[in-house]
Amino acid sequence: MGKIVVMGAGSWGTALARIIASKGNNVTLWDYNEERAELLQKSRVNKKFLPNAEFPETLQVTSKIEGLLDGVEYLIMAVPSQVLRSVMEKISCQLTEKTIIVNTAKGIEISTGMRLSQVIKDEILGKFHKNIVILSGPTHAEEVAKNLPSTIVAAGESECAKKIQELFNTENFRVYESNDIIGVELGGAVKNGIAIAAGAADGIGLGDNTKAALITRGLAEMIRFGEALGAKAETFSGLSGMGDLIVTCASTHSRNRYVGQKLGEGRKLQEILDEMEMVAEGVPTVKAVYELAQKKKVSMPILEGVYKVLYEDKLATEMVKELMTRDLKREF
Ligand SMILES: NC(=O)C1=CN([C@@H]2O[C@H](COP(=O)(O)OP(=O)(O)OC[C@H]3O[C@@H](n4cnc5c(N)ncnc54)[C@H](O)[C@@H]3O)[C@@H](O)[C@H]2O)C=CC1
Ligand SMILES: O=C(CO)COP(=O)(O)O
Repeated sequence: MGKIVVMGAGSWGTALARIIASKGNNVTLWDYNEERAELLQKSRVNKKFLPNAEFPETLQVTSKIEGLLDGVEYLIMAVPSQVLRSVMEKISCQLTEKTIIVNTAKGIEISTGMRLSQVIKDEILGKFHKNIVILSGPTHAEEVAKNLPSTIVAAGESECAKKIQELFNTENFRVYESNDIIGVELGGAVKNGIAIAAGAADGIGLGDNTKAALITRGLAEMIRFGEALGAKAETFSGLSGMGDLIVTCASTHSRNRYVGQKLGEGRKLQEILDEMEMVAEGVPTVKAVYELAQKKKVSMPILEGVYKVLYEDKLATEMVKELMTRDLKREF
C-alpha cells in the first residue's frame, strides 16, 4: 500500500485514520494544531472525543506540513467545509496525478456556493480531476470508533471509488460504491440543515410524529434540490441521503441536532456555538443551500425555516407554526 495521509484530527479524521491503520497500513494523521497533534501522538488516544479508542501502532500524528505529502497515494480530507479551501491551498503543490483525494467533510462552501469536490478541483487547478472521491453516509464517529456495524458510500469515477472501497472496508465498516458524486455530496450537506430542524422539534418538546414529518418532508426537499443541481434522485434514498438524514435527526451524537435542540429551548445561536468544541456544519451550509435554492427556484420550506431561525432571529416555535399552516398541497 502507498503512502496514506489523513488531514484533520477531529473526531471523524481520527476514527477514519484508525480504521485504515487497524488494517495494518501505515497512516499519518495531520492536525493544524501543534499541541493537539503532540498530545494525540503521545497519549495514543483522542481522550476528549473518542475515549477508549486507542491508536494502532501503525498510526502516527503530526502537525508538520513540509514533506508530509511527498509521494502520497491516498489523501483523506477531514477538515470542516469552510476551511477545506485554505488547507487545500497549502498542500496542492505537493500533490501529483498519483494521489487519490477523498473528501469526508459534509457541507457547501458559503462564500462560493460550491460543493466540496468543486472546491478541491478549484485548488488542484484541473490537474487530476478524476481522482476525487466522496465518502459519506450514516456514520457517527463515536460509534465507528467502537466498531459498531456501520455503512457508507464511496462516490467517484469507478476505478478510484473501488480503490477507496477496498481501502476502508472492514467487517464492521461496509463501503458501497456510487458514481453520483453530486448526489452523495448534497445528501451529506443538506441533511445537516434538516437535522437542525429535528433538533429544534426536540428542544420545543414536540413528538415522534413531528420528527417523522421533518425527516420525510426534509427528504423531499433534498431530492428537489439535488435534482436541480444535477444529482440522481435515487441516490437520496440511499445511505448518503435517507440513511444519513435518519441518523443525524435522531442521534444524541449529532452536533447539528444539538444546535437545533438548544435553539428550540430558546437559546441564542452565538451562545450555543461559543460553548461548542466541535463543528456544526449545518450552520454555514444552511445559508449556502438557502441562497442556491433561491437562485434555482427550488421550494425548500423546512430549510428556509431553519435559515430564518439561524439568521433572522425567528423563534423555532414560529417556524413550526409556519410550516404547519402553509397552503394545502398534494404529497407528490
Ligand atoms: N464526527 C462525525 O461523526 C462525522 C463528521 N463528518 C464530517 O467531518 C468533518 C469534520 O468533522 P469532525 O471531525 O467531526 O469535527 P471536529 O469538530 O471533531 O474536528 C474538526 C477538525 O478540524 C480541524 N480544524 C479546525 N479549523 C481548522 C483550520 N482552520 N485548518 C485546519 N484544520 C482545522 C480541527 O483541528 C479538527 O481536527 C465535518 O465536515 C463533518 O460534517 C462526517 C461524518 C461523521
Ligand atoms: O454526519 C454525521 C453522521 O453521519 C455527523 O453529524 P453531525 O455533524 O451532526 O454530528
